[in-house]
Amino acid sequence: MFGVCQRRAEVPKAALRLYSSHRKFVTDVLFENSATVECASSDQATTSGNSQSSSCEFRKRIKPAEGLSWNTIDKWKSRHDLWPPESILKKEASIISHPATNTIDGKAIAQEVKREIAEEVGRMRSAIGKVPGLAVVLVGSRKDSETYVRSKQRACEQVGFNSYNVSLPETVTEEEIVEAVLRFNCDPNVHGVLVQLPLPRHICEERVVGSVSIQKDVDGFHPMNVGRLAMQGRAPLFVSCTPKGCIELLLRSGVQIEGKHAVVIGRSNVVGMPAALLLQRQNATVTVVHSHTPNLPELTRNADIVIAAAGVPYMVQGSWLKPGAVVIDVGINHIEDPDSENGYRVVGDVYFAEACRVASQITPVPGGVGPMTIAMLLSNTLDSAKLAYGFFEN
Ligand SMILES: Nc1nc2c(c(=O)[nH]1)N[C@@H](CN(C=O)c1ccc(C(=O)N[C@@H](CCC(=O)O)C(=O)O)cc1)CN2
Repeated sequence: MFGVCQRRAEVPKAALRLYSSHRKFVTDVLFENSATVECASSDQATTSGNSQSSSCEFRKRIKPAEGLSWNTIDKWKSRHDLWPPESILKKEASIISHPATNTIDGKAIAQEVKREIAEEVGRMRSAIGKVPGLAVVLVGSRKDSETYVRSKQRACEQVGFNSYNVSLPETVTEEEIVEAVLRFNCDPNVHGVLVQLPLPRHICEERVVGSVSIQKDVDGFHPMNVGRLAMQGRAPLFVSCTPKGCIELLLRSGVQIEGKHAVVIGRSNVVGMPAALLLQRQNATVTVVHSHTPNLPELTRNADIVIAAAGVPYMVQGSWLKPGAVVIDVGINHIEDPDSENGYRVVGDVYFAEACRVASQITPVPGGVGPMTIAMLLSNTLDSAKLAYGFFEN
């Protein structure tokens, strides 16, 4: 049985006029959502009066932070008060003039986690002649998804897992994706099953995610696992990898969470909401802020720990932080950069160059939370295999 299917709401294919100094971001989001974006010339501007050129050159794509749907990003678009000044988007402004010594090195910590997993896999192989298996279903040919799936395959090889991959065309039906998932659900050599997100628009993500066996839901996206995470006295079998990675980064960096005030920016199902629940489980007092929250900088200034998962490039500036706060940046936004090979560079939701002067510890983008997402996926898959084989070390 599958739950009621709620399809992603789509931005209507309407002509939209956007007026703001940051309309590049806004228009790009809508462009991705297949809305027809009409760029207004300055003499047409009626709202902010901040309008720039009428050309559509700026229609470059800015992708949302990982785990965030276009819909979620869309909700932030009207918060003109939260967009960083245009100058911040310029490359020179993002280069820090001193080495940031307070960086939490997500790449190094992910390597450490993978080393530990590889050792456990070695012991499992010696003891029972079995290793964990991870199955990934990829739909369509999004370049970023293909890259992440390749990274998952590579990570499996590094730690000694078996990996199983199915690639389905963009035009596949929901039924065919579910069939692929069900086959892996039944395969005893597979301990983790995931469908790479996002899915094409015609596919109901809720139904596909709900078809993954709860015992193999190493992404932790199944409503049963999410529900258990939200309940006192219940434990999910798996917690989604990005928020789990945030907590692991804090713990492995010696950050005390218990008794601290944490602010989570964003309330998405896959990052903001589970991150807030995990912080509460670590006995932090948690405030969740979102696109409808007034006085956002005032609230973040009260936080000992800030987790930024809004999908708005450079939103969190130095002045938003309490001196000594710990900052975890979940944002993975691609912004245009003519100097780079592919025309884009990856930036977070935090304006690192400023924030690193105020924070006591801070994650960079890239090289912060991102690598931990895959490390936590391996960790969940190992846990699943241990459960399946009843393999527990003393
Ligand atoms: N089924 C899932 N789909 C998606 C998930 C997920 O956890 N499960 N998360 C993201 C994509 N993702 C893994 O799948 C992922 C994203 C980013 C990184 C990463 O290491 N990022 C680098 C920067 C990458 C870049 O240059 O673009 C970093 O932050 O250093 C790893 C995994 C959405 N889909």
